[in-house]
Amino acid sequence: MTQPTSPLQSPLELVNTSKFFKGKAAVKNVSFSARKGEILGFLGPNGAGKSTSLRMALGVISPDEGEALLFGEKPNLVNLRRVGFLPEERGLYRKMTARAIISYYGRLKGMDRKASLTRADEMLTRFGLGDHLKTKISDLSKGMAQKVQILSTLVHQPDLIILDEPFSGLDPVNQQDLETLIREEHARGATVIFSTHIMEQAESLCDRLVIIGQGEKRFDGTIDEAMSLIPEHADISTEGTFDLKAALCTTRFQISSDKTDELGHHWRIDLSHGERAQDVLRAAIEAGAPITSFTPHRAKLRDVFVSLVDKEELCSDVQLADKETCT
Ligand SMILES: Nc1ncnc2c1ncn2[C@@H]1O[C@H](COP(=O)(O)OP(=O)(O)OP(=O)(O)O)[C@@H](O)[C@H]1O
Repeated sequence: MTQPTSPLQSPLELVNTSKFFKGKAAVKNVSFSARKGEILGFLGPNGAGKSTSLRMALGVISPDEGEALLFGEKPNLVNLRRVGFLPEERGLYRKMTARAIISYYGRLKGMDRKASLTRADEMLTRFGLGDHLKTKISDLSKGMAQKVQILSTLVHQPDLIILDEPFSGLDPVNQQDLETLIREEHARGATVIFSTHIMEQAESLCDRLVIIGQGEKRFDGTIDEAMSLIPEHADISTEGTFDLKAALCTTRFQISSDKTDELGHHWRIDLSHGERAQDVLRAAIEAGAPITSFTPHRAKLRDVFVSLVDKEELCSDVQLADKETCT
């Protein structure tokens, strides 16, 4: 079902979109686009406007301002066939069997019955539900039913996959299965966008992130760019009476704190944006420091997320060129 598109055409684009409910903005002037073939994480705290943004992107609701484009056009019956969407609200026909429901979704997206059933059986078997091809949804566990719903989203091998909170409700084994599934879809050439509160999944899966808070975009960039918003620090321990502070005084690195115990002298160096802990290590070695241990501390995505969404007055569109003004 993969259809040719211009390499430059974004599968999904929100342009200055806003949505108001009862006069209150759920999404405020948000713009972002997914690049063809990437895995894009869409992060934000509860109520930030993620589902509203995704619903606008798919034409489920209309933006009050701005526009949403799918493969360069407003959502329509043709381009929506190229999309697989897992909504946040789960729901399947409880009396249908797992294979029948996946096949049904496939046929809604233009597959013929035989092909959709074959694909349903393959997918269910591949993802651990081979013993439940003919089990009714009502007789599956909640997590199993969620897996069936995720597979229903993917049955027609869509060009664009949008998963709203796909990991919630899955146990760690099934989360791992879903990660594998997302990677396989990505390898097939699909563009994947998923929202999540689970930072580890975003960190391990995504090429890029869009983070929103209080309906506004707070960040749009790669994982590395996100990590660089919070500076690293390094801990170095030295033996004897070596004075690392004095040794580094001619370099750009400053000792932030130090202490001595029976194991030696321990130094902490806070780094500026863009400086890497490895560079401090190199400088310390060049200064002849008798190093007994070196520990680089890189920010976790969780720290970056909290720092971005916690700030009341954070600039609404963190451009990486001027990120220092936003941290
Ligand atoms: N149909 C609606 N009617 C009224 N308010 C709504 C509606 N849909 C969303 N909202 C409000 O819009 C805001 C954003 O909601 P949205 O569901 O987009 O957030 P979210 O980021 O997906 O949150 P969560 O992570 O909790 O699912 C919330 O304040 C919510 O109450």
